[in-house]
Amino acid sequence: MSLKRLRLRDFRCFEALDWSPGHSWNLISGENASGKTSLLEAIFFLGRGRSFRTAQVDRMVRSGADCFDLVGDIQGQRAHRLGVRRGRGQGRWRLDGEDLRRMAEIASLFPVLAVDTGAQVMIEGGPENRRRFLDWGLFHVEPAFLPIWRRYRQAVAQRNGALRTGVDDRSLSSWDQAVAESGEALDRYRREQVGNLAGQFSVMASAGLNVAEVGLDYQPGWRKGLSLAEALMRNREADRRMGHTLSGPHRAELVVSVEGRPARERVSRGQQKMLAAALLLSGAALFETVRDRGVVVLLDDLPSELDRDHASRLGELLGSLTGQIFVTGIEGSRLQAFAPAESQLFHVEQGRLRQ
Ligand SMILES: Nc1ncnc2c1ncn2[C@@H]1O[C@H](COP(=O)(O)OP(=O)(O)OP(=O)(O)O)[C@@H](O)[C@H]1O
Repeated sequence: MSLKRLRLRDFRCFEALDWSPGHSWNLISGENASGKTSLLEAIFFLGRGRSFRTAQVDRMVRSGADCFDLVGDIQGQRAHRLGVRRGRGQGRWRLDGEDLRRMAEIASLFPVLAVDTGAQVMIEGGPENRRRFLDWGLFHVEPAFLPIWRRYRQAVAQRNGALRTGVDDRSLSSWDQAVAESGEALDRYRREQVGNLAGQFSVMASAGLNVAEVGLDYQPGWRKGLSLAEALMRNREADRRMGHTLSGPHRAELVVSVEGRPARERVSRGQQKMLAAALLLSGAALFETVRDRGVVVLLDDLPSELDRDHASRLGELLGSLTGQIFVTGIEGSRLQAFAPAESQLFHVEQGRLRQ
């Protein structure tokens, strides 16, 4: 899987750009505010339909313009042209010349992972970051996962609505059943995913941090020893008081530990970044094993925040993957020291790119 050509119009500081990156490592150097992160953001947006740094689409539209256009030529088992126009009142996705309705179709064509400057939220941030990561992996490796995830989300929303209108216990039971059935199925997928990730994560994280014991543990989001149906039944009164469902996979947690203690209590900021990168890259490695193709990995300004030793360890972890890689940094020489010799080097200056 690789991005062969990327065209941008009115995206952030780029008025127009036509870029053909290399199929393996791409190093993008440039001073502060030159547009490095914006390039990665554009690639991420094509794969995920959202940015990794803002929820507001308007912020990505170049000042003074009404909308932005992104067009990506991607090469997987087949070649595809993916296009999006977003902005004031505009929202249109195209795949090979046809209009597209569902983002899920695109996401499965162009899998992309970002290790951005805020990546340590994967370790120090709330559990929703880690749940989202688990679900991203499942979405790509397990075709039955997305319908179950949607069914569960809908069942919880409906049960929450019922709780707020004060329905009686009998009526609530039918919502309990819908939540429990889809929730237990979701839980089984997530446990299996954590089991599959754990080995690779432990190898990558131990190598990245040079520590012996790194663990990954899944807590399902309801009390141990109970089925989800039992937990929902027992918590009804609390749920009614709060007006929403307090048990279920939407409350699950993925605990990352180092030498037996939760990572966020145990490691430094730089180490948190390494752990976050190892977690994300273990997801990419699992994807490669199951789908037999690579993930596009975006690494924003990370080497500059790590010392030489940690940066070279991270380079080795990335080198174990087969997908296309984009790394940004201020100094080209530092990037080149971190990456293989055959990498392609690009330089950005005020919204312009040169090789
Ligand atoms: N909607 C927009 N319209 C025009 N310019 C924008 C828009 N959004 C951001 N910019 C500008 O684009 C420039 C590039 O920002 P970007 O974050 O990509 O830089 P960067 O090279 O990653 O910088 P750093 O090294 O400091 O992280 C900045 O000057 C920013 O102010």
